[in-house]
Amino acid sequence: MSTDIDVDLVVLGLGPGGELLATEAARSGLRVVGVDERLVGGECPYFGCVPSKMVVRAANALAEARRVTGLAGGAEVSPDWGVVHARIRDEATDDWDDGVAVERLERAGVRFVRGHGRLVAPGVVEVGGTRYVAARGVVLNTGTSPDAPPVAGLADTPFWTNRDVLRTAELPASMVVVGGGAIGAELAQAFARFGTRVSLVESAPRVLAPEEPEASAVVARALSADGVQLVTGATIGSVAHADGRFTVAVTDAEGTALELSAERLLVAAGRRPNLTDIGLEAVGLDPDAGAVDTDLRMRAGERLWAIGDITGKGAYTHMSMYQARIALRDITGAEGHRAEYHAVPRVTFTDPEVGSVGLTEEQARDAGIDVAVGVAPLEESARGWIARAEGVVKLVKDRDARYLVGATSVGPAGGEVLSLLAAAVHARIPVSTLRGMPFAYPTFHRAVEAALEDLRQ
Ligand SMILES: Cc1cc2nc3c(=O)[nH]c(=O)nc-3n(C[C@H](O)[C@H](O)[C@H](O)COP(=O)(O)OP(=O)(O)OC[C@H]3O[C@@H](n4cnc5c(N)ncnc54)[C@H](O)[C@@H]3O)c2cc1C
Ligand SMILES: NC(=O)c1ccc[n+]([C@@H]2O[C@H](COP(=O)([O-])OP(=O)(O)OC[C@H]3O[C@@H](n4cnc5c(N)ncnc54)[C@H](O)[C@@H]3O)[C@@H](O)[C@H]2O)c1
Repeated sequence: MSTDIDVDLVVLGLGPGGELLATEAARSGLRVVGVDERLVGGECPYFGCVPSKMVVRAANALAEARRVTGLAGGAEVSPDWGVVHARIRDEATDDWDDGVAVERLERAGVRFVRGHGRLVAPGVVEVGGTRYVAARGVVLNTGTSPDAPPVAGLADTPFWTNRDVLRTAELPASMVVVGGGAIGAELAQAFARFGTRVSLVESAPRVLAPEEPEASAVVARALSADGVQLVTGATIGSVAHADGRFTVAVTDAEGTALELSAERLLVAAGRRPNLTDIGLEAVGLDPDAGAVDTDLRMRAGERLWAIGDITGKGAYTHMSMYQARIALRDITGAEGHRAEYHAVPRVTFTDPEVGSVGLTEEQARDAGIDVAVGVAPLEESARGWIARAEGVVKLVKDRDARYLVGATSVGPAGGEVLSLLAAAVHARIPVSTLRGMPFAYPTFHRAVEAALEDLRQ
Protein backbone atom coordinates (compact mmCIF):
# COMPACT_ATOMS: atom_id res chain seq x y z
CA MET A 1 0.00 0.00 0.00
CA SER A 2 1.43 3.37 -0.95
CA THR A 3 0.74 6.60 0.92
CA ASP A 4 -0.51 9.65 -1.01
CA ILE A 5 0.71 13.15 -0.12
CA ASP A 6 -0.87 16.20 -1.77
CA VAL A 7 1.51 18.95 -2.84
CA ASP A 8 1.64 21.67 -5.49
CA LEU A 9 4.86 20.79 -7.31
CA VAL A 10 7.35 17.92 -7.49
CA VAL A 11 10.81 18.55 -8.86
CA LEU A 12 12.26 15.18 -9.87
CA GLY A 13 16.06 15.47 -9.99
CA LEU A 14 17.81 18.41 -8.38
CA GLY A 15 20.51 19.42 -10.82
CA PRO A 16 21.45 23.12 -10.94
CA GLY A 17 18.12 24.04 -12.58
CA GLY A 18 15.95 21.82 -10.40
CA GLU A 19 17.54 23.12 -7.22
CA LEU A 20 16.95 26.72 -8.33
CA LEU A 21 13.39 26.06 -9.44
CA ALA A 22 12.41 24.15 -6.30
CA THR A 23 13.88 26.87 -4.08
CA GLU A 24 12.20 29.74 -5.89
CA ALA A 25 8.86 27.91 -6.21
CA ALA A 26 8.82 27.26 -2.44
CA ARG A 27 9.71 30.90 -1.76
CA SER A 28 6.75 31.93 -3.91
CA GLY A 29 4.46 29.98 -1.55
CA LEU A 30 3.99 26.67 -3.36
CA ARG A 31 4.15 23.36 -1.48
CA VAL A 32 7.19 21.84 -3.18
CA VAL A 33 8.77 18.40 -2.95
CA GLY A 34 12.31 18.04 -4.32
CA VAL A 35 13.54 14.51 -5.04
CA ASP A 36 17.12 13.40 -5.63
CA GLU A 37 18.70 9.99 -5.30
CA ARG A 38 22.25 11.33 -5.16
CA LEU A 39 23.52 14.82 -4.30
CA VAL A 40 21.44 18.01 -4.31
CA GLY A 41 22.89 20.27 -7.00
CA GLY A 42 23.62 17.43 -9.41
CA GLU A 43 26.73 16.81 -11.45
CA CYS A 44 28.03 20.37 -11.69
CA PRO A 45 29.09 21.16 -8.10
CA TYR A 46 30.37 17.68 -7.15
CA PHE A 47 31.69 15.96 -10.28
CA GLY A 48 31.46 18.53 -13.09
CA CYS A 49 31.97 22.22 -13.70
CA VAL A 50 33.17 23.34 -10.29
CA PRO A 51 35.79 20.70 -9.43
CA SER A 52 36.96 20.46 -13.05
CA LYS A 53 37.43 24.22 -13.19
CA MET A 54 39.38 24.08 -9.92
CA VAL A 55 41.68 21.55 -11.59
CA VAL A 56 41.92 23.76 -14.70
CA ARG A 57 42.62 26.88 -12.61
CA ALA A 58 45.42 25.10 -10.76
CA ALA A 59 46.89 23.65 -13.96
CA ASN A 60 46.78 27.06 -15.64
CA ALA A 61 48.66 28.55 -12.69
CA LEU A 62 51.39 25.97 -13.28
CA ALA A 63 51.48 26.81 -16.99
CA GLU A 64 51.59 30.54 -16.29
CA ALA A 65 54.47 30.06 -13.85
CA ARG A 66 56.35 28.14 -16.53
CA ARG A 67 55.86 31.12 -18.86
CA VAL A 68 58.02 33.25 -16.56
CA THR A 69 60.97 31.82 -18.45
CA GLY A 70 61.31 33.90 -21.58
CA LEU A 71 59.17 36.75 -20.25
CA ALA A 72 60.51 37.67 -16.84
CA GLY A 73 63.39 35.47 -15.77
CA GLY A 74 63.03 32.01 -14.31
CA ALA A 75 60.64 30.18 -11.98
CA GLU A 76 60.81 26.83 -10.23
CA VAL A 77 57.50 24.99 -10.44
CA SER A 78 56.71 21.99 -8.22
CA PRO A 79 53.20 20.67 -8.95
CA ASP A 80 51.35 19.20 -5.95
CA TRP A 81 48.06 17.49 -6.74
CA GLY A 82 47.31 17.32 -3.02
CA VAL A 83 46.59 21.06 -2.95
CA VAL A 84 43.94 20.97 -5.67
CA HIS A 85 42.43 17.75 -4.31
CA ALA A 86 42.10 19.33 -0.85
CA ARG A 87 40.43 22.40 -2.39
CA ILE A 88 37.91 20.24 -4.24
CA ARG A 89 37.25 18.10 -1.16
CA ASP A 90 37.04 20.88 1.43
CA GLU A 91 35.99 24.06 -0.39
CA ALA A 92 33.92 22.81 -3.32
CA THR A 93 32.20 19.60 -2.25
CA ASP A 94 32.34 19.28 1.59
CA ASP A 95 33.85 15.86 0.93
CA TRP A 96 31.01 15.09 -1.50
CA ASP A 97 28.39 15.79 1.18
CA ASP A 98 25.34 17.85 0.23
CA GLY A 99 24.26 18.66 3.80
CA VAL A 100 24.60 22.41 3.23
CA ALA A 101 22.60 22.26 -0.01
CA VAL A 102 19.83 20.20 1.63
CA GLU A 103 19.65 22.65 4.55
CA ARG A 104 19.45 25.61 2.14
CA LEU A 105 16.65 23.89 0.23
CA GLU A 106 14.71 23.08 3.39
CA ARG A 107 15.19 26.59 4.75
CA ALA A 108 13.52 27.88 1.58
CA GLY A 109 10.54 25.63 2.42
CA VAL A 110 11.17 22.67 0.10
CA ARG A 111 10.37 19.20 1.42
CA PHE A 112 13.43 17.17 0.39
CA VAL A 113 13.12 13.45 -0.33
CA ARG A 114 16.21 11.37 -1.02
CA GLY A 115 15.44 8.42 -3.27
CA HIS A 116 14.74 7.27 -6.79
CA GLY A 117 11.57 8.88 -8.13
CA ARG A 118 9.32 7.73 -10.97
CA LEU A 119 6.28 9.22 -12.65
CA VAL A 120 3.29 6.92 -12.16
CA ALA A 121 0.63 9.17 -13.71
CA PRO A 122 0.38 12.81 -14.88
CA GLY A 123 1.32 14.96 -11.86
CA VAL A 124 2.16 11.97 -9.66
CA VAL A 125 5.66 10.84 -8.60
CA GLU A 126 6.37 7.78 -6.48
CA VAL A 127 9.44 7.56 -4.26
CA GLY A 128 9.95 4.51 -2.04
CA GLY A 129 6.25 3.66 -1.60
CA THR A 130 5.03 7.25 -1.18
CA ARG A 131 3.09 8.95 -3.99
CA TYR A 132 3.38 12.71 -4.22
CA VAL A 133 0.32 14.05 -6.00
CA ALA A 134 1.12 17.48 -7.43
CA ALA A 135 -1.73 19.88 -8.20
CA ARG A 136 0.41 22.08 -10.49
CA GLY A 137 2.56 19.27 -11.82
CA VAL A 138 6.04 17.79 -12.08
CA VAL A 139 9.33 19.23 -13.30
CA LEU A 140 11.86 16.72 -14.63
CA ASN A 141 15.54 17.57 -14.14
CA THR A 142 17.15 14.15 -14.05
CA GLY A 143 20.29 15.04 -16.03
CA THR A 144 22.83 12.63 -17.41
CA SER A 145 25.25 9.90 -16.35
CA PRO A 146 28.63 9.07 -17.87
CA ASP A 147 28.31 6.73 -20.82
CA ALA A 148 30.85 4.15 -21.94
CA PRO A 149 31.34 3.11 -25.56
CA PRO A 150 30.83 -0.54 -26.51
CA VAL A 151 34.54 -1.42 -26.61
CA ALA A 152 35.60 -5.05 -26.09
CA GLY A 153 36.83 -5.62 -22.54
CA LEU A 154 36.12 -2.08 -21.30
CA ALA A 155 33.20 -2.96 -19.02
CA ASP A 156 35.33 -5.49 -17.11
CA THR A 157 37.99 -2.92 -16.19
CA PRO A 158 38.08 -0.39 -13.33
CA PHE A 159 38.04 2.58 -15.72
CA TRP A 160 37.43 6.10 -14.43
CA THR A 161 34.68 8.51 -15.38
CA ASN A 162 34.44 12.18 -14.39
CA ARG A 163 33.05 11.00 -11.04
CA ASP A 164 36.31 9.20 -10.20
CA VAL A 165 38.94 11.44 -11.74
CA LEU A 166 37.68 14.52 -9.89
CA ARG A 167 37.76 12.65 -6.54
CA THR A 168 41.19 11.15 -6.82
CA ALA A 169 43.66 12.01 -4.09
CA GLU A 170 46.54 10.53 -6.09
CA LEU A 171 47.87 11.97 -9.32
CA PRO A 172 48.26 9.09 -11.77
CA ALA A 173 51.68 8.76 -13.41
CA SER A 174 50.00 8.00 -16.73
CA MET A 175 46.47 8.13 -18.08
CA VAL A 176 44.70 7.31 -21.34
CA VAL A 177 41.72 9.57 -21.94
CA VAL A 178 39.00 8.26 -24.26
CA GLY A 179 37.09 11.15 -25.83
CA GLY A 180 38.35 14.53 -26.98
CA GLY A 181 35.18 16.49 -26.19
CA ALA A 182 35.02 19.17 -23.52
CA ILE A 183 35.64 16.84 -20.56
CA GLY A 184 38.45 14.93 -22.24
CA ALA A 185 40.27 17.98 -23.63
CA GLU A 186 40.04 20.02 -20.40
CA LEU A 187 41.20 17.20 -18.14
CA ALA A 188 43.85 15.79 -20.51
CA GLN A 189 45.57 19.17 -20.62
CA ALA A 190 45.23 19.85 -16.89
CA PHE A 191 46.60 16.46 -15.83
CA ALA A 192 49.46 16.77 -18.31
CA ARG A 193 50.34 20.12 -16.71
CA PHE A 194 50.48 18.41 -13.32
CA GLY A 195 52.92 15.86 -14.73
CA THR A 196 50.73 12.89 -15.74
CA ARG A 197 51.77 11.29 -19.03
CA VAL A 198 48.52 11.61 -21.01
CA SER A 199 47.33 10.01 -24.25
CA LEU A 200 44.06 11.32 -25.67
CA VAL A 201 42.14 9.03 -28.01
CA GLU A 202 39.35 10.55 -30.10
CA SER A 203 37.34 8.76 -32.76
CA ALA A 204 36.45 11.96 -34.67
CA PRO A 205 39.10 13.41 -37.01
CA ARG A 206 39.76 16.26 -34.55
CA VAL A 207 39.38 17.21 -30.88
CA LEU A 208 36.36 19.35 -29.98
CA ALA A 209 34.78 18.13 -33.21
CA PRO A 210 31.52 20.12 -32.91
CA GLU A 211 33.51 23.38 -32.75
CA GLU A 212 34.98 25.32 -35.69
CA PRO A 213 37.98 23.51 -37.25
CA GLU A 214 40.10 26.61 -36.50
CA ALA A 215 39.33 26.18 -32.79
CA SER A 216 40.16 22.47 -32.83
CA ALA A 217 43.48 23.21 -34.53
CA VAL A 218 44.53 25.72 -31.84
CA VAL A 219 43.53 23.35 -29.02
CA ALA A 220 45.30 20.39 -30.67
CA ARG A 221 48.52 22.43 -30.87
CA ALA A 222 48.15 23.48 -27.22
CA LEU A 223 47.56 19.90 -26.08
CA SER A 224 50.61 18.69 -27.97
CA ALA A 225 52.69 21.53 -26.54
CA ASP A 226 51.67 20.35 -23.06
CA GLY A 227 52.93 16.87 -23.92
CA VAL A 228 49.58 15.17 -24.57
CA GLN A 229 49.86 12.35 -27.11
CA LEU A 230 46.92 12.96 -29.47
CA VAL A 231 45.39 10.08 -31.42
CA THR A 232 42.52 11.38 -33.54
CA GLY A 233 40.46 9.48 -36.09
CA ALA A 234 41.06 6.53 -33.76
CA THR A 235 39.28 3.21 -33.42
CA ILE A 236 39.65 1.44 -30.10
CA GLY A 237 39.80 -2.32 -30.64
CA SER A 238 39.93 -3.47 -27.03
CA VAL A 239 40.73 -2.52 -23.46
CA ALA A 240 42.33 -4.76 -20.85
CA HIS A 241 43.46 -4.31 -17.25
CA ALA A 242 46.12 -6.43 -15.56
CA ASP A 243 48.73 -5.87 -12.85
CA GLY A 244 47.50 -2.34 -12.18
CA ARG A 245 47.80 -1.18 -15.80
CA PHE A 246 45.39 -0.58 -18.62
CA THR A 247 46.22 -1.61 -22.17
CA VAL A 248 44.26 0.10 -24.92
CA ALA A 249 44.55 -1.29 -28.45
CA VAL A 250 43.99 1.54 -30.92
CA THR A 251 44.16 1.97 -34.68
CA ASP A 252 44.95 5.54 -35.69
CA ALA A 253 43.66 7.53 -38.68
CA GLU A 254 46.41 6.13 -40.92
CA GLY A 255 45.55 2.54 -39.97
CA THR A 256 48.59 2.11 -37.73
CA ALA A 257 48.03 -0.16 -34.72
CA LEU A 258 49.09 1.33 -31.37
CA GLU A 259 49.10 -0.20 -27.91
CA LEU A 260 48.68 2.43 -25.22
CA SER A 261 49.53 1.47 -21.66
CA ALA A 262 48.69 3.55 -18.59
CA GLU A 263 48.01 3.41 -14.89
CA ARG A 264 44.53 4.94 -15.34
CA LEU A 265 41.89 5.07 -18.06
CA LEU A 266 39.46 7.99 -18.11
CA VAL A 267 36.38 7.49 -20.27
CA ALA A 268 34.93 10.84 -21.32
CA ALA A 269 33.10 9.64 -24.41
CA GLY A 270 29.72 11.28 -23.89
CA ARG A 271 26.73 11.16 -21.54
CA ARG A 272 23.56 9.10 -21.26
CA PRO A 273 20.34 10.97 -20.34
CA ASN A 274 18.67 9.63 -17.19
CA LEU A 275 15.34 8.90 -18.89
CA THR A 276 14.85 5.16 -19.00
CA ASP A 277 13.86 4.58 -15.39
CA ILE A 278 11.72 7.60 -14.51
CA GLY A 279 8.29 6.41 -15.66
CA LEU A 280 8.04 8.45 -18.87
CA GLU A 281 5.84 5.73 -20.36
CA ALA A 282 3.29 6.40 -17.59
CA VAL A 283 2.70 9.87 -19.06
CA GLY A 284 2.76 8.81 -22.70
CA LEU A 285 6.39 9.76 -23.45
CA ASP A 286 9.08 7.58 -25.03
CA PRO A 287 11.87 6.74 -22.54
CA ASP A 288 14.20 5.79 -25.41
CA ALA A 289 13.79 9.06 -27.33
CA GLY A 290 17.16 10.43 -26.16
CA ALA A 291 15.68 13.75 -25.02
CA VAL A 292 12.40 15.13 -23.71
CA ASP A 293 10.69 17.43 -26.20
CA THR A 294 9.69 20.74 -24.68
CA ASP A 295 7.92 23.83 -25.94
CA LEU A 296 9.24 27.34 -25.38
CA ARG A 297 7.74 27.38 -21.86
CA MET A 298 9.51 24.09 -21.07
CA ARG A 299 6.23 22.19 -21.09
CA ALA A 300 6.67 18.51 -21.92
CA GLY A 301 3.13 17.20 -21.42
CA GLU A 302 0.11 17.34 -19.13
CA ARG A 303 1.23 19.03 -15.88
CA LEU A 304 4.80 18.23 -16.92
CA TRP A 305 7.88 20.38 -17.53
CA ALA A 306 11.45 19.33 -18.34
CA ILE A 307 14.67 21.29 -17.93
CA GLY A 308 18.42 20.75 -18.18
CA ASP A 309 20.50 18.25 -20.13
CA ILE A 310 17.52 15.94 -20.80
CA THR A 311 15.96 18.55 -23.10
CA GLY A 312 18.87 18.22 -25.55
CA LYS A 313 19.26 21.98 -25.96
CA GLY A 314 22.85 22.17 -24.68
CA ALA A 315 24.26 20.19 -21.76
CA TYR A 316 25.43 23.19 -19.76
CA THR A 317 24.69 24.44 -16.27
CA HIS A 318 23.68 27.85 -17.59
CA MET A 319 21.06 26.23 -19.87
CA SER A 320 19.64 24.21 -16.97
CA MET A 321 19.28 27.40 -14.91
CA TYR A 322 17.97 29.44 -17.86
CA GLN A 323 15.28 26.85 -18.52
CA ALA A 324 14.47 26.61 -14.78
CA ARG A 325 13.56 30.30 -14.68
CA ILE A 326 11.36 29.95 -17.78
CA ALA A 327 9.54 26.90 -16.37
CA LEU A 328 9.11 28.61 -13.00
CA ARG A 329 7.45 31.61 -14.67
CA ASP A 330 5.07 29.29 -16.49
CA ILE A 331 4.25 27.38 -13.30
CA THR A 332 3.62 30.53 -11.26
CA GLY A 333 1.90 32.43 -14.07
CA ALA A 334 4.52 35.20 -14.19
CA GLU A 335 5.27 37.19 -17.34
CA GLY A 336 8.66 36.93 -19.01
CA HIS A 337 10.80 35.66 -21.88
CA ARG A 338 10.28 32.25 -23.38
CA ALA A 339 13.14 29.97 -24.38
CA GLU A 340 15.36 31.02 -27.28
CA TYR A 341 18.08 28.76 -28.60
CA HIS A 342 19.64 30.68 -31.48
CA ALA A 343 22.45 32.02 -29.29
CA VAL A 344 23.41 29.28 -26.83
CA PRO A 345 26.85 30.19 -25.48
CA ARG A 346 29.40 27.57 -24.45
CA VAL A 347 32.99 27.62 -23.24
CA THR A 348 35.53 24.82 -23.19
CA PHE A 349 38.07 25.67 -20.51
CA THR A 350 41.21 24.46 -22.19
CA ASP A 351 44.09 26.92 -22.34
CA PRO A 352 43.49 28.68 -24.69
CA GLU A 353 39.74 28.69 -23.96
CA VAL A 354 37.20 28.08 -26.70
CA GLY A 355 34.11 30.26 -26.45
CA SER A 356 31.39 29.85 -29.02
CA VAL A 357 27.81 30.88 -29.63
CA GLY A 358 25.13 30.08 -32.19
CA LEU A 359 25.98 28.26 -35.40
CA THR A 360 29.33 27.16 -36.75
CA GLU A 361 30.08 27.90 -40.40
CA GLU A 362 29.18 24.31 -41.33
CA GLN A 363 25.92 24.37 -39.36
CA ALA A 364 24.94 27.68 -40.95
CA ARG A 365 25.64 26.37 -44.47
CA ASP A 366 23.73 23.15 -43.69
CA ALA A 367 20.80 25.34 -42.58
CA GLY A 368 20.77 26.90 -46.06
CA ILE A 369 22.05 30.28 -44.91
CA ASP A 370 24.05 32.39 -47.40
CA VAL A 371 27.16 32.65 -45.24
CA ALA A 372 30.08 35.07 -45.05
CA VAL A 373 32.97 34.26 -42.74
CA GLY A 374 35.50 36.53 -41.04
CA VAL A 375 38.60 35.12 -39.33
CA ALA A 376 41.29 36.91 -37.32
CA PRO A 377 44.24 35.21 -35.62
CA LEU A 378 44.66 36.46 -32.06
CA GLU A 379 48.43 36.68 -32.40
CA GLU A 380 47.95 39.46 -34.98
CA SER A 381 46.16 41.61 -32.41
CA ALA A 382 48.39 43.85 -30.30
CA ARG A 383 47.53 42.09 -27.03
CA GLY A 384 47.84 38.65 -28.57
CA TRP A 385 51.29 39.52 -29.85
CA ILE A 386 52.36 41.09 -26.54
CA ALA A 387 51.08 38.09 -24.59
CA ARG A 388 52.53 35.58 -27.08
CA ALA A 389 49.06 34.09 -27.07
CA GLU A 390 47.59 31.83 -29.70
CA GLY A 391 43.93 32.01 -30.64
CA VAL A 392 41.41 33.01 -33.24
CA VAL A 393 38.15 34.86 -33.66
CA LYS A 394 35.77 33.53 -36.30
CA LEU A 395 32.48 35.18 -37.22
CA VAL A 396 29.65 33.62 -39.22
CA LYS A 397 27.36 36.16 -40.88
CA ASP A 398 24.02 35.68 -42.57
CA ARG A 399 24.55 37.76 -45.74
CA ASP A 400 20.83 38.32 -46.26
CA ALA A 401 20.00 39.27 -42.68
CA ARG A 402 23.30 41.14 -42.22
CA TYR A 403 23.87 39.96 -38.67
CA LEU A 404 26.02 37.27 -37.06
CA VAL A 405 24.45 33.85 -36.59
CA GLY A 406 27.50 32.36 -34.94
CA ALA A 407 30.88 33.23 -33.51
CA THR A 408 33.90 31.60 -31.90
CA SER A 409 36.60 33.18 -29.81
CA VAL A 410 39.68 31.17 -28.88
CA GLY A 411 42.33 32.67 -26.65
CA PRO A 412 43.56 33.08 -23.07
CA ALA A 413 40.23 34.75 -22.22
CA GLY A 414 38.21 33.23 -25.06
CA GLY A 415 35.24 32.59 -22.76
CA GLU A 416 35.15 36.22 -21.64
CA VAL A 417 35.63 37.72 -25.11
CA LEU A 418 32.62 35.58 -26.02
CA SER A 419 30.24 37.85 -24.08
CA LEU A 420 30.41 40.56 -26.75
CA LEU A 421 29.79 37.98 -29.47
CA ALA A 422 26.99 36.28 -27.54
CA ALA A 423 25.20 39.63 -27.22
CA ALA A 424 25.69 40.29 -30.94
CA VAL A 425 24.24 36.91 -31.97
CA HIS A 426 21.47 36.95 -29.35
CA ALA A 427 20.26 40.47 -30.11
CA ARG A 428 20.91 40.13 -33.87
CA ILE A 429 22.91 43.33 -33.84
CA PRO A 430 23.56 44.43 -37.45
CA VAL A 431 27.17 43.89 -38.51
CA SER A 432 27.25 47.55 -39.61
CA THR A 433 26.47 48.58 -36.01
CA LEU A 434 29.29 46.38 -34.66
CA ARG A 435 31.67 47.92 -37.21
CA GLY A 436 30.78 51.37 -35.89
CA MET A 437 32.02 50.52 -32.37
CA PRO A 438 35.41 51.58 -31.01
CA PHE A 439 37.27 48.58 -29.55
CA ALA A 440 39.58 49.31 -26.61
CA TYR A 441 43.30 49.03 -27.29
CA PRO A 442 45.13 46.71 -26.67
CA THR A 443 42.57 44.03 -25.75
CA PHE A 444 42.09 40.47 -26.95
CA HIS A 445 38.62 41.46 -28.16
CA ARG A 446 40.13 43.77 -30.74
CA ALA A 447 40.50 40.59 -32.79
CA VAL A 448 36.70 40.85 -33.16
CA GLU A 449 37.20 44.14 -35.00
CA ALA A 450 39.77 42.50 -37.28
CA ALA A 451 37.39 39.59 -37.95
CA LEU A 452 34.60 42.08 -38.77
CA GLU A 453 36.97 43.64 -41.31
CA ASP A 454 37.77 40.20 -42.71
CA LEU A 455 34.03 39.65 -43.26
CA ARG A 456 34.24 42.27 -46.05
CA GLN A 457 36.64 40.07 -48.08
C1 LIG B 1 33.36 16.98 -15.90
C2 LIG B 1 32.25 17.92 -16.30
C3 LIG B 1 32.53 19.26 -16.48
C4 LIG B 1 31.51 20.14 -16.83
N1 LIG B 1 31.83 21.46 -17.00
C5 LIG B 1 30.85 22.32 -17.32
C6 LIG B 1 31.13 23.71 -17.45
O1 LIG B 1 32.27 24.15 -17.28
N2 LIG B 1 30.12 24.56 -17.76
C7 LIG B 1 28.85 24.10 -17.94
O2 LIG B 1 27.97 24.93 -18.21
N3 LIG B 1 28.55 22.78 -17.85
C8 LIG B 1 29.51 21.90 -17.54
N4 LIG B 1 29.20 20.57 -17.41
C9 LIG B 1 27.81 20.12 -17.64
C10 LIG B 1 26.94 20.36 -16.39
O3 LIG B 1 27.47 19.67 -15.28
C11 LIG B 1 25.49 19.94 -16.62
O4 LIG B 1 25.03 20.51 -17.81
C12 LIG B 1 24.69 20.44 -15.44
O5 LIG B 1 24.98 19.68 -14.30
C13 LIG B 1 23.19 20.50 -15.69
O6 LIG B 1 22.63 19.26 -15.58
P1 LIG B 1 21.11 19.00 -15.25
O7 LIG B 1 20.49 20.20 -14.63
O8 LIG B 1 20.47 18.47 -16.44
O9 LIG B 1 21.17 17.85 -14.12
P2 LIG B 1 22.35 17.09 -13.42
O10 LIG B 1 23.39 18.01 -12.91
O11 LIG B 1 22.77 15.95 -14.26
O12 LIG B 1 21.57 16.53 -12.12
C14 LIG B 1 20.50 15.64 -12.23
C15 LIG B 1 20.11 15.15 -10.85
O13 LIG B 1 18.98 14.30 -10.97
C16 LIG B 1 19.13 13.21 -10.08
N5 LIG B 1 18.30 12.12 -10.57
C17 LIG B 1 18.35 11.53 -11.79
N6 LIG B 1 17.38 10.61 -11.91
C18 LIG B 1 16.71 10.61 -10.73
C19 LIG B 1 15.61 9.88 -10.25
N7 LIG B 1 14.94 9.00 -11.00
N8 LIG B 1 15.20 10.12 -8.98
C20 LIG B 1 15.84 11.00 -8.20
N9 LIG B 1 16.87 11.73 -8.63
C21 LIG B 1 17.31 11.54 -9.88
C22 LIG B 1 20.61 12.93 -10.08
O14 LIG B 1 20.98 12.27 -8.88
C23 LIG B 1 21.20 14.33 -10.17
O15 LIG B 1 21.48 14.87 -8.90
C24 LIG B 1 30.19 19.66 -17.04
C25 LIG B 1 29.90 18.30 -16.85
C26 LIG B 1 30.91 17.43 -16.50
C27 LIG B 1 30.58 15.99 -16.29
N1 LIG C 1 33.15 23.59 -20.38
C1 LIG C 1 31.95 23.05 -20.50
O1 LIG C 1 30.92 23.72 -20.70
C2 LIG C 1 31.81 21.58 -20.36
C3 LIG C 1 32.86 20.83 -19.87
C4 LIG C 1 32.68 19.47 -19.79
C5 LIG C 1 31.48 18.90 -20.16
N2 LIG C 1 30.48 19.68 -20.60
C6 LIG C 1 29.20 19.08 -21.02
O2 LIG C 1 29.18 17.71 -20.76
C7 LIG C 1 28.88 17.01 -21.96
C8 LIG C 1 29.64 15.72 -21.97
O3 LIG C 1 31.02 15.93 -22.18
P1 LIG C 1 31.92 14.82 -22.87
O4 LIG C 1 33.22 15.45 -23.17
O5 LIG C 1 31.88 13.54 -22.10
O6 LIG C 1 31.09 14.44 -24.15
P2 LIG C 1 31.12 14.94 -25.65
O7 LIG C 1 29.98 14.25 -26.28
O8 LIG C 1 31.23 16.39 -25.74
O9 LIG C 1 32.49 14.34 -26.21
C9 LIG C 1 32.71 12.95 -26.24
C10 LIG C 1 33.78 12.66 -27.27
O10 LIG C 1 34.10 11.27 -27.19
C11 LIG C 1 34.30 10.80 -28.50
N3 LIG C 1 34.08 9.36 -28.50
C12 LIG C 1 32.91 8.69 -28.35
N4 LIG C 1 33.14 7.35 -28.42
C13 LIG C 1 34.47 7.18 -28.60
C14 LIG C 1 35.30 6.03 -28.74
N5 LIG C 1 34.81 4.80 -28.72
N6 LIG C 1 36.62 6.23 -28.92
C15 LIG C 1 37.14 7.47 -28.95
N7 LIG C 1 36.40 8.60 -28.83
C16 LIG C 1 35.07 8.44 -28.64
C17 LIG C 1 33.28 11.57 -29.33
O11 LIG C 1 33.64 11.59 -30.71
C18 LIG C 1 33.34 12.94 -28.70
O12 LIG C 1 34.27 13.78 -29.31
C19 LIG C 1 29.27 17.94 -23.09
O13 LIG C 1 28.44 17.74 -24.21
C20 LIG C 1 29.08 19.29 -22.52
O14 LIG C 1 27.81 19.77 -22.83
C21 LIG C 1 30.62 21.00 -20.72
